[in-house]
Amino acid sequence: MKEFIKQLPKAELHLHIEGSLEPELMFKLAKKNSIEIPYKTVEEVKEAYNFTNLQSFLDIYYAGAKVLITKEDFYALTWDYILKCKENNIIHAEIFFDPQTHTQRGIAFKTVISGIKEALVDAKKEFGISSEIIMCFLRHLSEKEAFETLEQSLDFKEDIIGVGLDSSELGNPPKKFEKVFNKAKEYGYKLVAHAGEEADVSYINEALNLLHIERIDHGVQAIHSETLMQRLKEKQIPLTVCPNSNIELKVFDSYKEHNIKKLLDYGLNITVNSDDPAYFKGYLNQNFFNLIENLPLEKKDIITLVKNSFKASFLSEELKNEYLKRVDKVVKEYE
Ligand SMILES: Nc1ncnc2[nH]cnc12
Ligand SMILES: [Zn+2]
Repeated sequence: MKEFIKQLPKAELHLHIEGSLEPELMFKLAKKNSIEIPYKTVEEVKEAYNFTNLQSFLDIYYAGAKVLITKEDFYALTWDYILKCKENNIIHAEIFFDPQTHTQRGIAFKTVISGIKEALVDAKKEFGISSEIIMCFLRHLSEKEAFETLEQSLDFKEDIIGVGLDSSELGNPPKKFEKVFNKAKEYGYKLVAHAGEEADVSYINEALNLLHIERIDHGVQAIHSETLMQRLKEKQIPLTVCPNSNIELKVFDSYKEHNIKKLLDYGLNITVNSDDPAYFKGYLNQNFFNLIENLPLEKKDIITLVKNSFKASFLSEELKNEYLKRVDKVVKEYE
């Protein structure tokens, strides 16, 4: 099954580019940019990646992002992820970035987006990997700051397909950003949001009812509401589930207790994603491997999850069909 997973072409829809910053690149950029980091060795960094919840991760993740200064740094970060896409057979990626993590430190929006975009253009040229960029608002910051970020993004609108919402979920409900998301919709952005990662189903309901999102990032807490589960099933609203992340951030105690198989069996539109792979012990294939080693997922489930990744993407119907045919071709080879 592992070989089958490796060979299947996949899309990744929930990946924070800042979360793909490997310790090696962190050290290299820290040295180049004369930024102090609180670690002496790569081993020390890895030891620090021992999280108790989302916030304990975010504190370290934002500290790590401080080494990113120039356009070339953002290019290098993104290019390293593209090389992982190649390794993991990811042929389409919809990538999150957090502009405020950088603009708050005095790095220009343009520096960030142009470094990321150039790497993605090269990824298409060199490897045929397609991609989209989604900009996330940091929900621990104010509505006003989100509005400012939304306005800044307009100069780069042709490079940004949508907006999302991430960072500290508890205490920062979706309704805080209702007006921002309504404005983003007016501007023509697609809408997604992290909801129901740590917080309860009310956050998912709010994200759907007030923010009008098209895709839910995480959403694993939906299982606690039969009404919501019915709605997600009927409307086939996609959930971008991140198994490694959920285990590392103690959303579930172990892979055996992860609810992804239950969500899938209920008929929800579930996808598998890596979230912040440099911090959560592995890229996309490793997420699938951890699942099959611990849950009774069958080959047909893997095929469904992988096909969902394309169906739930923001690709055109034509491209979705083209990519799905590529999946079917590999499936046939393994029959
Ligand atoms: N899993 C996650 N949840 C919320 N914000 C994030 N930013 C990066 N990863 C995140
Ligand atoms: Zn995330």
